[in-house]
Amino acid sequence: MTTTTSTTRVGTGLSLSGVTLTFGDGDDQVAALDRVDLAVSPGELVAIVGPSGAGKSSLLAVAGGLTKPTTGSVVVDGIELTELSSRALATFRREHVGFVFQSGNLVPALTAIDQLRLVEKITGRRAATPPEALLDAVGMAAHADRRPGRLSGGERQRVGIARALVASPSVLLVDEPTAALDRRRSHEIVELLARQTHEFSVASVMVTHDHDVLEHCDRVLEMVDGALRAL
Ligand SMILES: Nc1ncnc2c1ncn2[C@@H]1O[C@H](COP(=O)(O)OP(=O)(O)OP(=O)(O)O)[C@@H](O)[C@H]1O
Repeated sequence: MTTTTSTTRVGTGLSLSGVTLTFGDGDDQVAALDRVDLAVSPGELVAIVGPSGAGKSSLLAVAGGLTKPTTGSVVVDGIELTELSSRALATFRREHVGFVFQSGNLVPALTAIDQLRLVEKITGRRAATPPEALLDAVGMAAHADRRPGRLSGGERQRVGIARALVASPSVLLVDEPTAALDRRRSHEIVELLARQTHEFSVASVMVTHDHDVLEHCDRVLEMVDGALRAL
């Protein structure tokens, strides 16, 4: 039997200062991120828009400790990510960061509820809000026993959001959550993200091309050539 402990974390949000991410060298050098400063408070949903290649995915990767910036500081819950080893970063991500990807990225063989229970098993931690309650919160309680193949795109995305919240993350990083959805479902998903962000006091950053859903976000920033500015 796996021993699990239940914890509720009070996060202090996400802060990036002077973050630069450079790929290549010499004439081929690309600054994917150019002196980015960004502070996201617990309970705040920030949207990042901008053209293709502007650096939006790079920003999420650096904010979530998946990629080390070339220069600058990334702090989550008072922890400076740039000083952590790869191993410590992996643990940090499991405990502090929730990721939501375009298609939900669910495990095909698992039912909706088991997608969430798997996270508890991996982290060895019981969710502060039980998986059943999280599925209910995203309107998926009735489909708890369905596998992804029998869910619509919007439903998969809902399960993906619930799963990202299992570990009580301080930071939620969301990449194009509405890319595969029609207009109505897109609004529902981003409204849901905003609600969960506020309810669970998560510092959330969502990258999107969908200007239609920005009304649900607390703040909108634009990324152009690796630099962030208010829209
Ligand atoms: N591993 C890499 N090696 C070299 N260049 C890279 C790498 N990853 C990203 N880049 C470059 O960094 C810049 C920013 O890329 P990024 O994927 O962050 O943009 P994006 O805004 O997310 O784009 P999209 O909206 O198309 O997903 C681009 O010029 C891209 O070509």
